[in-house]
Order: sequence, then structure tokens, then C-alpha cells
Amino acid sequence: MADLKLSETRDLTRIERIGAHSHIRGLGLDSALEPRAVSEGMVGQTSARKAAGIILQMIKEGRIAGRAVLIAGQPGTGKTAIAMGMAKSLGLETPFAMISASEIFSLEMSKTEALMQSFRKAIAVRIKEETEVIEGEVVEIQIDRPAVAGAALKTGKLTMKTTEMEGVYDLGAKMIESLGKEKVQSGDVIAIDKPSGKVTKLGRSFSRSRDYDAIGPQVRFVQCPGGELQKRKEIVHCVTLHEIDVINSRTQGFLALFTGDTGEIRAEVREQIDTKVAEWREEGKAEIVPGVLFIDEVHMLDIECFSFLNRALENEMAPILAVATNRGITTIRGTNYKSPHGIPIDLLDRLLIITTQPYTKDEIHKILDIRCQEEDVEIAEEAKALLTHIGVETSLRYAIHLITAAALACQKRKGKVVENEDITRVYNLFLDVKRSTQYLMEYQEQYMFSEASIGDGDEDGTSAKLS
Ligand SMILES: Nc1ncnc2c1ncn2[C@@H]1O[C@H](COP(=O)(O)OP(=O)(O)OP(=O)(O)O)[C@@H](O)[C@H]1O
Repeated sequence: MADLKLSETRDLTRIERIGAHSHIRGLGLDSALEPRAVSEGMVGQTSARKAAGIILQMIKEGRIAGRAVLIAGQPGTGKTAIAMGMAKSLGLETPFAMISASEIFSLEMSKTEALMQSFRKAIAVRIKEETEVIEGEVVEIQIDRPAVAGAALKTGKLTMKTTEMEGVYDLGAKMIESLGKEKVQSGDVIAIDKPSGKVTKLGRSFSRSRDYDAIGPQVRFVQCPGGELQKRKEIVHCVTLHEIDVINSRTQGFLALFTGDTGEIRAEVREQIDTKVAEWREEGKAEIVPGVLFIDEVHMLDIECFSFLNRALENEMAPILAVATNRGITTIRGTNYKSPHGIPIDLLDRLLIITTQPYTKDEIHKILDIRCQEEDVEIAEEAKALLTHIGVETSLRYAIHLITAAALACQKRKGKVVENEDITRVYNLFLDVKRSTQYLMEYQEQYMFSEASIGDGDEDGTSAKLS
């Protein structure tokens, strides 16, 4: 374990559950952290967004590692949306791990191991490394054609220059392939990482900006570098502690990062990694970037998990913990005790609590409007008003679900714009919670294990009228 293996692999589970919140692009705050009424896909919920913004600022300043936030509110009031907004505002360098509390219960690993892995997904290590690079403007790439096609490996020469010098390098088959892949041509400014041979195109040299009539909008012009062609450069890698754990756990290997099949990671592996990271920090080679671990439906955790969280938050390298729940006063799992949100009081006491409020009709209308745009559904004003009314009477989530279904109904009748008739059609096809409960109350004796006393009911439950 003298040299820990590192990889730049990004965690794939990050994009999980993004569908429902794909319209959220941030918290919609201005530079003074004041929430704009509608911005970055976010509507209303201003005080909760403002509070989340302050937490975010603290995270960015690295001030509240090891603290925890609870987002509490009724179902569908945007708790997960706010967490997504926080994630989007943090940027790629700060890790954001998101799980639903029920995900930690599996036969493959213990609950606390699953929680530990989630914690370590939310802490990144920024490692600085010095490496040799060749950086300059490409003057010429000359590839020798072998006499007989395919007879020998290709070779060639690469001429590069800086503002002060010019150099010629021999090219092997691998380098020729890398240059081809990056579509490098003369006039490009490139950097070649010497140990790995990785080629990076930095842009086109300003001196060539008039060479072409048509240059695509993506072309970036850069100055021809000065100084030596070959120089030492500092490169920064950002990896999560979990990624380092998995790569260094002998039984797993880094492919497990893609399959998610990491199994349990031995405590000794983690200890060695922590010691090594501490050494790197002391030598100034690495720094810790505490991110955010978001646990949705936190009431699903049990008393052992809560006690683990209490302890884990005290660790020096702990991330910010954000949890969300829609439960009121309820039993703490694994005990017979009741507590607010099903969270033990001692943990609750450590949490900064943000509450979300139910939406007004206008806010629901605006959210539905944004969702229609996001799902690329054209909808008539009248139909949108009907959908808003349904949202107010049932729930925001149910109304959001009807958008795609209504668009399909519209397509089926070869329409272009969703009208009232499409909304009514899908409203009658799919029940919301209220109507479904009503239906159950009426026909419960025909279901298995019904807890209601069996009375005289209609034999054929399917004959119910849903409209
Ligand atoms: N303020 C908002 N602005 C824009 N979209 C929102 C807002 N609030 C909620 N939404 C959207 O409404 C839907 C439901 O919200 P969300 O899932 O965040 O609710 P929740 O409070 O987490 O609910 P639950 O308690 O049931 O988990 C999502 O698609 C979400 O993106």
C-alpha cells in the first residue's frame, strides 16, 4: 500500500433519480443569496431556498464539515428538489452523494458499511502531482508511410515550437494514434503528458486565426506558449475516498466502481488509506474537500444507523450531512419510542432544520409550466389551468405525472397541442391517491387480507365507475 492507486473515474450513481428533477439547475439565488421568485427551474419555497443557500455558502467556505441539516416538509413540497439544487450549485469538484435511506438495507453488506461507503463518496481528496509535459504549438506532423501497406508500424516526426524555441520529436505508433484521435494539426497548441503520452488539445494558436474562412464556434484561440518546450507542471486530480477505497481493496478492483458491486471494504484498507491521505496532507500534496451526503426518506433508518451517524459526524473528515423526511411524529425504527420525524432527539438536536411549505396555486401553475417545457410538451393555456386545478385538488406530483400521459393521449388522436380532453382522458384513466382510497373503501372486501369486516358487496369490483 506504499503507493495508493488513484483513478479519475467519476461516480456513476450520481445521475440516479435525476429524471423527476431534471429541470432544476440550481437554487435560483442571486449573488446576495436572495432567492429569485422563479430561477434555475426553481419556483417559490423562498425561505427554504434561502436557508439552503446559506448552508451552501458555508460548505463552499469549508466551514461546517461534520454538520447536518434536516429538510422537513409535507410530501411533494420540493425537499429533494432543493437538495438537487444544492448539488447543482456546488459544481463538479465538490462531491454530492445521494441515497434513499432504504437503499442501505441489503444482504450484501451491513447497514453501517453501506452508510460508511456513502459517507466516503461524499469526501473528495484533491491531489496535486508534478509531471513532465511538452507544451507548444504544432509546426508540423510528418508521418512516414511504410513501403508495403501494413508491413511495419507507423513512425513519424512531430515539430513543435514555443515563442522561444523549436524542437523535433520522434513519433511511435501509439503517439501517432493519440494525435489522430485528438485531430491534432499544425497550428494547434497541445500538451503531451510525458509519462502517459496523453495528448490534450489546448486550442488553436492566435497566429493561425486568419488561416481559415470558416472556423467553428467551438474553436478556442490561445497564445503560443513561451519558454522551454518541456516543463514541469502541477496536475490536480480529484477523487473521492470511496473511489480510493475500492481501487485499493484487493478483492474488488476498480471495475467494481462501474458495477456498484463493491462488497464490504475491510477496515484495515480504510485505515491505511486514511493514514496515507493524512501523510499527503502533511506534505502539502493533498487537501480534503468535504462534500454533501444527502439521505432522502431518513425516517427509514433505524436506531443503529442513527447512532452510527451521530458518531460519524464527529470524524474530522466528515462531510455535510443533509437529510429529508415527510414524516411527523412517528416511531424510531428498531425501537418502540416515538420522536419527531422518527429521528432520535440527540441526533435531531445536532441538525439545522429547514422546513418546506405547501405551494400556492400560482406556484403549482409555474412548476407545471416548467415541467411541460422540460418534457417538450406543448399544452394549451386552458389545459394548463385544468392541470393546475388538478394539482391543487390532488397533488403536485400527480399533476406532473399527467403531463407525459396527456401528451401521449394527444399524440394518439394525432393532435399537436395538449387540450382539456387529453387531460380529462388521463385523469379518468389514472387514479390519484384520494380517488384510489375512495375506490378501495368501496370495494375493499374483494381484496385479499382486507382488514375491514366483510359485508354485502358487489361481486364484480371491476364494474366501478371511475369518472
Ligand atoms: N420549488 C420547486 N420548483 C420547481 N420544481 C419543484 C419545486 N418543488 C418541487 N418541484 C418538483 O415537484 C416534484 C416533487 O417534488 P420533490 O420530489 O422534491 O418533493 P419532496 O418534498 O421530496 O417529496 P417527498 O416527501 O414525497 O419525497 C419534483 O419533480 C420536483 O422537481
